[in-house]
Amino acid sequence: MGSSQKHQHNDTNCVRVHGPIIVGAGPSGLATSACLAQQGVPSVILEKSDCLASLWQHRTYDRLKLHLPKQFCELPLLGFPRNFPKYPTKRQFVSYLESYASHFSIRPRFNQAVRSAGYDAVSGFWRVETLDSEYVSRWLIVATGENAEPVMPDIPGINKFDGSVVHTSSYKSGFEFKNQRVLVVGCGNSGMEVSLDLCRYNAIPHMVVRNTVHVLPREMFGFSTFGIAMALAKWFPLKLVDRILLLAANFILGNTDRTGLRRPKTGPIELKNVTGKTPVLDVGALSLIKSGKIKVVEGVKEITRNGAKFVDGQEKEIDSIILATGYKSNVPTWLKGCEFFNKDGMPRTPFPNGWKAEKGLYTVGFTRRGLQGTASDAVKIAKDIAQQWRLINSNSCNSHVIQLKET
Ligand SMILES: Cc1cc2nc3c(=O)[nH]c(=O)nc-3n(C[C@H](O)[C@H](O)[C@H](O)COP(=O)(O)OP(=O)(O)OC[C@H]3O[C@@H](n4cnc5c(N)ncnc54)[C@H](O)[C@@H]3O)c2cc1C
Ligand SMILES: NC(=O)C1=CN([C@@H]2O[C@H](COP(=O)(O)OP(=O)(O)OC[C@H]3O[C@@H](n4cnc5c(N)ncnc54)[C@H](OP(=O)(O)O)[C@@H]3O)[C@@H](O)[C@H]2O)C=CC1
Ligand SMILES: O=C(O)C(=O)Cc1c[nH]c2ccccc12
Repeated sequence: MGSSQKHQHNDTNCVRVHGPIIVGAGPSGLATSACLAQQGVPSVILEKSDCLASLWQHRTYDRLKLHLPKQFCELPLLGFPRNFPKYPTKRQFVSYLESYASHFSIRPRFNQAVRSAGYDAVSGFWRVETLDSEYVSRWLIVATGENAEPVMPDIPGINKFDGSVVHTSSYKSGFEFKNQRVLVVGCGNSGMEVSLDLCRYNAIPHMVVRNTVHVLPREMFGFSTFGIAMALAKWFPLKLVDRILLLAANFILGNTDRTGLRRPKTGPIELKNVTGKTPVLDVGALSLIKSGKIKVVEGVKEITRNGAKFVDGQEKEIDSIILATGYKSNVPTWLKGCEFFNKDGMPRTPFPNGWKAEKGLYTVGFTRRGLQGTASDAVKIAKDIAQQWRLINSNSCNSHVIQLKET
């Protein structure tokens, strides 16, 4: 979709895009393109991978399900099919995204990794470069996500380790780890769910918990914990919401401190909003921790050829390491000369105002509020650009013939 004009410059295609350029064909890029289309604005999506939602298709494990109920994970304008379960599987989620794209006739340009993008003050346009093309537009929408690259921590000695070391983004199932002692570094949702999956293949996970962590049941008294939190937050201050959640969580799960999972001082929802740290929504790992099948270990001091030394002085032999150490944005690697993003590639302006930068630059999906944040950004961006689009197209009939600077 999207209208564009092509020129050839040496080996580089020069493409003038009428409408915004969107970088990334994940849920955020698709949602924004759909909302723009609904307002009559064409767009071009550049995607580095060979498919849409590559995070979900290529970089998540087989058993993954959404852990928020489906009504909190829908994109704008088109909901999930009625027959989907409350917590759709990743395959169902991907099939939803595929039908979403086809419903709005969204055809991303695949294998177009954006290597650099910058604002050209002379022409007033954004120039976006991929390996073989340069795309030019008045608007640039960053939709590359908070999970663009794996965080690979520099653990002393890890290069000496004889066994395999993988990040959760390349973990598919415990099948390859049958009967192994596995060190799982990290205890966020990925660390917990991978440890759970490993147990199902008779592996012995040792999960590193170096810090505090909030574990909440996915559901309380038949209602999703996230839904309860959202409902309470409409009426009460966050601190009170957190106190209610923790009271119920302690009642349902017991005191998690005893299992080595100490809770942070700040409550789960406040912590998520302030730091972005997601509470663990338990889907079964906690009971395996209690029964000793998942072993909780202290921070790692050093990795040896065949094991790990921990900060409490213990030492353990291990066969493989899985890094469940989270993800980071990649915006600083390709977006040049832009103060709007901090060094971690996140907007400096906090939610709910981080969607709009300056000079036609927008961001979608950097709210640390999952797919709900994506939906909220996408709607606002489309409205904002559509207003400008109508103005430009009603004011001047020659808006499409702006001279591009020769490169
Ligand atoms: C395991 C896991 C489970 C999750 N589960 C949930 C959940 O249940 N509910 C929820 O609300 N959220 C969940 N999230 C949060 C997740 O961030 C969102 O679900 C969603 O994927 C965000 O969409 P996005 O489009 O912003 O980013 P992504 O899905 O990461 O999409 C970004 C796209 O940009 C592309 N890209 C990156 N860099 C470039 C570049 N330089 N040039 C071109 N293209 C590029 C990528 O290939 C990718 O296709 C989960 C995250 C993870 C990791
Ligand atoms: N079913 C679902 O819907 C799932 C959703 N997700 C989502 O995906 C996103 C990413 O989750 P996840 O991959 O778990 O990442 P997170 O960033 O949430 O967690 C990373 C974990 O790694 C730890 N860590 C980082 N570096 C080190 C280190 N050097 N040594 C020891 N521990 C370290 C962190 O500890 P510390 O706190 O001390 O820094 C933290 O426990 C989240 O939003 C999550 O909710 C993930 C899996 C499943
Ligand atoms: O960001 C994520 O990974 C999510 O799963 C979605 C999410 C957004 N806000 C939350 C608060 C508590 C638990 C999960 C989420």
